[in-house]
Amino acid sequence: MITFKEVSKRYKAGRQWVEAVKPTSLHIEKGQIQGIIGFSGAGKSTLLRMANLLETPTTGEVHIDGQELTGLSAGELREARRSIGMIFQHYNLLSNETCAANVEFVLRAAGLPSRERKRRVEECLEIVGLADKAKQYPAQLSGGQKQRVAIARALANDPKVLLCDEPTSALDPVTTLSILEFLEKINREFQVTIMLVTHEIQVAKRLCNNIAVMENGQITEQLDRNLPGVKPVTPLGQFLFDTVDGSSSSVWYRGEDYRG
Ligand SMILES: Nc1ncnc2c1ncn2[C@@H]1O[C@H](COP(=O)(O)OP(=O)(O)OP(=O)(O)O)[C@@H](O)[C@H]1O
Repeated sequence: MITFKEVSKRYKAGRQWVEAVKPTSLHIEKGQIQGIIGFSGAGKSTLLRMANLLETPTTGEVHIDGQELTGLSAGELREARRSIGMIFQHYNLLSNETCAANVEFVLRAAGLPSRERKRRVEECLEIVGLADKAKQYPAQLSGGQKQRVAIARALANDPKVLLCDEPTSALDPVTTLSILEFLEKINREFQVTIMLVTHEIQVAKRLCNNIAVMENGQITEQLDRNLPGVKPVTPLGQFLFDTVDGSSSSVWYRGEDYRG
């Protein structure tokens, strides 16, 4: 569903070049929840933002559902982006618009007629349990509620893919759990493929089927919940398995002890 083929990103910072992402390949199957974890500056957000070309790769190709985004014209890319929702750490809602108007905004941009827009806004706010907040403004909501509005907005165009950039990093643990439950529900009920960047190991572990560890602009390790007996090699990969419940290998490696 999402394929990065040897993508890289270089930025000019003053006189120097920063290699935010070195040539990197990653394939995410339809219906997966793919986590990207790593320390600050590892290149996680840059890789994620290349999935919908918010960042244009310096080299390489990005394919979504068989379509090469990197080869599209501006108009074709706009169209393709409708099937790619995105949510951010700080929600990115329009503060002077109501929750309903925030969701309607993307439907208007997609050219949906008024009556259908209203129906879809109601549907999406219903999915995230905020139908009663339609007329409220973001400032009147809690952080978790704001993120749920952002999820409703990301779902409005019925996306195949949802990109999540640190979606719970500004939230307390209980609210985090509720947002993760919504993301799980969206993945399960609407078969939306999710790519999620986080530095919160518990979040990756709770939600993801696959986790890629990034360091220094490269994927150094890929861990798969369904592949038993694979021993994590990077310190971060090992940490992922050693934290949270103390005996967590079985959570990922069903019945197999990766320590051997
Ligand atoms: N627009 C930019 N111009 C210059 N350098 C950039 C730009 N965006 C990112 N970088 C650099 O690229 C590297 C990777 O950044 P990126 O934000 O992708 O990392 P990250 O793993 O998501 O980090 P964090 O968890 O702190 O958000 C960093 O060294 C960063 O400073």
